[in-house]
Amino acid sequence: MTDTTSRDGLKDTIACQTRISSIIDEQLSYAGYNISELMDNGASFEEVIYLLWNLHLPTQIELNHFVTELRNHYEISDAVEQCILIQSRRHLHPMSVLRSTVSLLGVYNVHAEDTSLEARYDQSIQLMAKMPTIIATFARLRKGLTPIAPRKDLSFAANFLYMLNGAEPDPIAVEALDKALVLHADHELNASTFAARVCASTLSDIYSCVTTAIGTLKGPLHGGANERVFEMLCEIRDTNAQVEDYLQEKLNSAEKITGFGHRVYKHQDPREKYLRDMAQKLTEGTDDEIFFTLSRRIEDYMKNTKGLIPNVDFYSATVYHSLGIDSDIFTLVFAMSRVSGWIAHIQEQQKHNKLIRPRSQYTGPQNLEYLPIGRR
Ligand SMILES: CC(=O)SCCNC(=O)CCNC(=O)[C@H](O)C(C)(C)COP(=O)(O)OP(=O)(O)OC[C@H]1O[C@@H](n2cnc3c(N)ncnc32)[C@H](O)[C@@H]1OP(=O)(O)O
Ligand SMILES: O=C([O-])CC(=O)C(=O)O
Repeated sequence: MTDTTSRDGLKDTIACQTRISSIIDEQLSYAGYNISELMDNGASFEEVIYLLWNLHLPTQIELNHFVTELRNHYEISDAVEQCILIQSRRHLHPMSVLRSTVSLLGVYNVHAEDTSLEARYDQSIQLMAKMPTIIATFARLRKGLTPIAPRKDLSFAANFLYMLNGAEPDPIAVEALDKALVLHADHELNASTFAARVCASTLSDIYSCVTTAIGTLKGPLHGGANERVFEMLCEIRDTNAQVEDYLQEKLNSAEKITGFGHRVYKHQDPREKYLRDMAQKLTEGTDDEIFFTLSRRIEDYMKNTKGLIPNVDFYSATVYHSLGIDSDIFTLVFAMSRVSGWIAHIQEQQKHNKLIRPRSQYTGPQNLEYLPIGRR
């Protein structure tokens, strides 16, 4: 047996082979396309989903067909909407609502247990297409607002903003969200994707795998960090704290500063510069500019004192806020993008499957004597 326990948290351990995405020399690529190549040439989120699922970019005909398929599945059933309504009245974190509702999609899909290739593709399209509708429906219902039906004439990003706000989306906001979705779509073997692959390796169904992944993304050390970043920005703004004093106090008490540090990137997260630029453009001259200004100061301090870099969750918080998204919905928007990567990984895992079942090193006592209950 190879002992990897010295490498805490499976750090630097290769746990699977993939053709979906890679991080090589701190450069992120999707199926061989560097993220900057996709971003700088304006690849749409729909093209990126297609790329992750097919490992090649679509032709115009393929993209048109794919986009139509997605749009045909934007709607959720009345039964699912009812379940969201019930959950919106309870004090649940929105990620818990998303997790349970995705699970419910499986309950209401009569073909959920069908593992044929066609059924799996249909399940994938349905899951992908319905995530924004679930999120926007929940976000409105919990405020006592009527859900807005999706519009098939709108892109994935535009339709989400439309369903969320009930107004024709601003093209600048649509472009920003589309880019943020592209940047979050996949990321090699991050914790939620690994969790999805472990579940997939038991040959479980796609709803179970995605539910597993959502539960894993929710944690504050992973996707849940973006919400905490915004809480920190608000706390600094509202208490008029000096950024440097605020951070140093936390660091002195060995607290982690959310939005900083990364298991793989040590010099720069290649997605961060795009999100930083977006945050700057979206907030310039608005009341939200303070969040960008504070973020820059936090970034400088963390780099200079700890050598820590902002991760994808740091500037995305300001981007999402300036798009009118509530902070406890940020991680759901992350999930709405990452589900494209999860699905690609689930399919890849099951295509070349081997049960993922590592070993643990037992560190407790052995050969203990069983004492009858009265003698313990
Ligand atoms: C989409 C994503 O999942 S991106 C990550 C989102 N998560 C966060 O932003 C939460 C804050 N960050 C962290 O907790 C960590 O950086 C993680 C979990 C992301 C990565 O953790 P690891 O790879 O285990 O890094 P590790 O903990 O070994 O860090 C190395 C050193 O940097 C320190 N460090 C790492 N991140 C931070 C941070 N955010 N604030 C303060 N110190 C930090 C650690 O304390 C450690 O210091 P030490 O060597 O003196 O003990
Ligand atoms: O890869 C990771 O560990 C976390 C991350 O940045 C992501 O999931 O996008």
